[in-house]
This record gives sequence, structure tokens and C-alpha cells, in this order.
Amino acid sequence: MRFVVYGAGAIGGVVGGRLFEHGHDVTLIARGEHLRVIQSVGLRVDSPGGSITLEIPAAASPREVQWHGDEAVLLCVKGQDTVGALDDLRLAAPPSVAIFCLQNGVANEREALRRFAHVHGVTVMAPTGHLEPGAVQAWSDPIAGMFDVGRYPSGVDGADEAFAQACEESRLQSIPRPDIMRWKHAKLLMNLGNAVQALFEGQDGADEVARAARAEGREVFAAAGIDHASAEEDRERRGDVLQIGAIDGLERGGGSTWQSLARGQGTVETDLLNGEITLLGRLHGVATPINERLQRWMAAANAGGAAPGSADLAAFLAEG
Ligand SMILES: CC(C)(CO)C(=O)C(=O)O
Repeated sequence: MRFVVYGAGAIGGVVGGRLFEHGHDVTLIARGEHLRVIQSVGLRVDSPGGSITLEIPAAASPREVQWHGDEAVLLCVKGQDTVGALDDLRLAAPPSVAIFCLQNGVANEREALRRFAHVHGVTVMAPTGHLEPGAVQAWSDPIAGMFDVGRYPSGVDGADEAFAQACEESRLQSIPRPDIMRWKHAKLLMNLGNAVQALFEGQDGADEVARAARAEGREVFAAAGIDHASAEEDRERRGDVLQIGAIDGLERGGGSTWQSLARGQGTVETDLLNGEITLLGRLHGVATPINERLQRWMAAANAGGAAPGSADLAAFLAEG
């Protein structure tokens, strides 16, 4: 399988790096200083087991890639960048390529299917990091993450089997699943806590707000008739595969939304995560005040305005 990884940040860098390290044909599409460092020095992948620098092919745009038509494009950008990435890909990638969405949320696959015929969903359970150009971190070893895969909206085909096998050969875990969106909806419930972590990590009431955001999510899924893997299935799947360790000289920060804020990226994924619950709530007549409030708080913090603090959190909880 030939892989083109669009978005070589935390997830794309670790997945592309591990696949390349284990002998697969990989090209990264990256930008700016990150691309410059990868092209001049290589991509450094740090993990508790050590660091490796990989001279991995990298390009600034799909127009620089030599396409054959049978590539697996691993879409690893944040949800807010999906449409731009797909439009960019469509200008150069043949329509026969398979798009694998290694992304949080449940809206990316639909956007991909508007533009490409072969679309696959992938659940991303991988504690990874990317805060400095040219380097990414895989915080768990020896398995860097779990990437269950399936055809969108349902089914499993040969491309799913080939993707899962390449992962298994590369210290990444993947199980082909005919009901992949059931698992991606369960993962979305987990990611409703991303905004809470980014805004209120460690503050009193933060856990309560994350729990309440997830309860709204479950209520909305029930009203919308959306099936999702249960907490037990999720726990059983994860088991103790991901062994999180320490990396010499590096602090482990937060999840993906925390990292987007820390990088001062200017946009975060919250409207595709908590906003999915708000959207479904509005469509199906379920109130979602907590997810809505998280979206508004995050929009303000992201625009460089006054970030909400513990007093806002306490006042919000007191409102009931
Ligand atoms: C599970 C985790 C923390 C890493 O894959 C995640 O989904 C995120 O940071 O968005």
C-alpha cells in the first residue's frame, strides 16, 4: 500500500513515521517550518523507548506527489481543516484514491464522500504530541496507538484489511470493523472533554462539566437514534494496550485541543466535537446548554479574548 499522509502533525507524523520506519512507502504533506525541518533534517519521532529521525519524503502540496491512483490518503488534519484539505487533494489526486479519515468527530467522512468515492473512517486512540517543528511524540510504547478502520458508512473491504495489516506491522494497532461509525460516535463522546481539558485542566468542577457534556451527548444520540459502542465495549477494546511512559526531557501536555491552543493555531476542533452534539440537539429537540457554552468559551479563548477561568466555571455550575 502506498500512503500519502495529509497533515503531518501529532497523528500524521506518528502514523506516517511508524509506517515508514517499518518499510512502507510513505509521503508526508506538511507546511511551513515543519516541512522545512523534515526536508532538511528528517522527521524526529520521540517515544519512551527512544528517538528516531526518519528521512521520510515530504511535499508541500498534493501537486508535488507522483500519484499512481492506488494510494491510501491518510487524512490527519483537524476537522476544521478537512474541507480545505479535500479541495486541495482533489486538484491533484486521482479520483480512485482511498481516503482514510484519521480524525476526531463524525463529520469528516461525509465531506470526503462528497469529493471521493472510496472513504474509510478510522478511530484515533493515540496519545501523541506535536509542539515543535520537525518533531512529534508517541507517548506510548511499543504500541503508539489504536486505529480501528472500516468503510464509510459501513462495511469492510480489502483496503481496510490492507491498512490494518500495515498498522500491525508498524507498532500501531488496527481492527477492521464493519460498523466503524458506531466506534467513532463512542470516541466523540470521549472527545467532548477536549475543550474542558484545554480550558479548565485541574480546576474544581472540570470533571463535572466533562461528565455533563457527555451525558448530553448520550441523550442526543438516543434522540437521534444513533448507535454507539458502549463504555464497556470501549474499555474492553482499549484494555492495557497503550502503555504510556515518560520521554526524556519532555513534558507531556494535553490532548489535541490543548495542543492547538498551546501552538496558538487560531482554530480548534470544538465546533466539530461539542458542536456536533449542539447540532444534533437542535435537530432533535434536545437542549445542550453545556456543549453550547463550551463552544462559546472556546471561541472566545481561541480569538485571543479573555479565557474563562474558575469563577466562570463555578458560576456556570451554580446556574445548574
Ligand atoms: C484520545 C486522544 C487524547 C488521543 O488520541 C484524543 O483523541 C485527542 O487528544 O483528541
